[in-house]
Amino acid sequence: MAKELAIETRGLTKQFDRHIAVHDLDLQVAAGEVYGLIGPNGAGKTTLLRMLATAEEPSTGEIYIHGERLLRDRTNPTLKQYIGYLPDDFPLYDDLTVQDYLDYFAGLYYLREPKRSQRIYEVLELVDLSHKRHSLIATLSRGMKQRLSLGRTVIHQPLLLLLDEPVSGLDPIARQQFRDIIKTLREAGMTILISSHVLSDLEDFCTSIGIMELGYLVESASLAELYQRLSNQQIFISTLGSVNPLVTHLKNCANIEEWEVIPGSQQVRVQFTGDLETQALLLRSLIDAGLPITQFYPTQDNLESIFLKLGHKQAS
Ligand SMILES: Nc1ncnc2c1ncn2[C@@H]1O[C@H](COP(=O)(O)OP(=O)(O)OP(=O)(O)O)[C@@H](O)[C@H]1O
Repeated sequence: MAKELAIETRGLTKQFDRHIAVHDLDLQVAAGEVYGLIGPNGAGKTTLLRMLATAEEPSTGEIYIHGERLLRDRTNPTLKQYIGYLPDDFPLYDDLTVQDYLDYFAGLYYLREPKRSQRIYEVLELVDLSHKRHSLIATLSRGMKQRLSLGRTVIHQPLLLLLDEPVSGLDPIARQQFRDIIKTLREAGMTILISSHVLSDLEDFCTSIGIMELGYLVESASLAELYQRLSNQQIFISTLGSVNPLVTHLKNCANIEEWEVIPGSQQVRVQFTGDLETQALLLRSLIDAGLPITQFYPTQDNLESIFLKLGHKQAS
């Protein structure tokens, strides 16, 4: 059975004066997906997210959230409760404490006691800021502020999270913490649409990827499908002694397109087209042939290489 769509847009278009920022966009994101939106600066990602968050009125087209038409006026307040939106500039109130800030937003979403305190406690735990609950926001690091903003965005337990470049400007440790939170939210079943230029992060937690260019959605597929369609798989195999017996054996193996002996080493780089099971069979055949294998190391193209191959220039 097809999965329920958390987001569906039909012919979604946004025009600013004579410039079309988002062009006739049909997007489908299934419930429970983490969908990474990438594309060069000015491709229309922020405009799309803003329309999904009802911060921007579409020029034409329709948006459906869990099958229900999303309108910018006051007609569907319950539907808007389903959505959590973290804009790229994530404004914070520096003179509030972390606890008071979350409490303020809990109030805006009509959370009442005792649920309100319970939810603030859960969110502080989730974003690892329990120890900072009484600190002024002004005293937090950028990574902490970013996690607090994410906490504020999920305070009302939305079904759909819209994140606009949430890791920009964060150091590797702060990004790792952020990735861990996203994975926790994914495991809890939240649907997440996230725009980012950091492809290695998206690769880590996304289930699907969409590429925007000049307002168009030019690619939309599951990460697994993208890898299958576009990723080269290589295996580095090392042996003791001469590589010649290894090369002779490889010539008779299936799913091997090319091989190359790495100069000055006892290692062969193999271009491999099989799946994981055939990879295991290859390793078994090397061992059964009595070859003294010391290393069997499969690698595949990462998201960055795939997109460069597609001709999409991503800044990482
Ligand atoms: N309020 C506005 N008025 C006029 N033009 C706008 C407005 N907002 C966005 N644009 C234009 O729409 C296009 C898409 O911008 P948008 O911010 O959506 O791109 P983006 O993909 O999010 O870029 P980035 O990766 O730099 O954040 C750009 O050409 C931008 O200048």
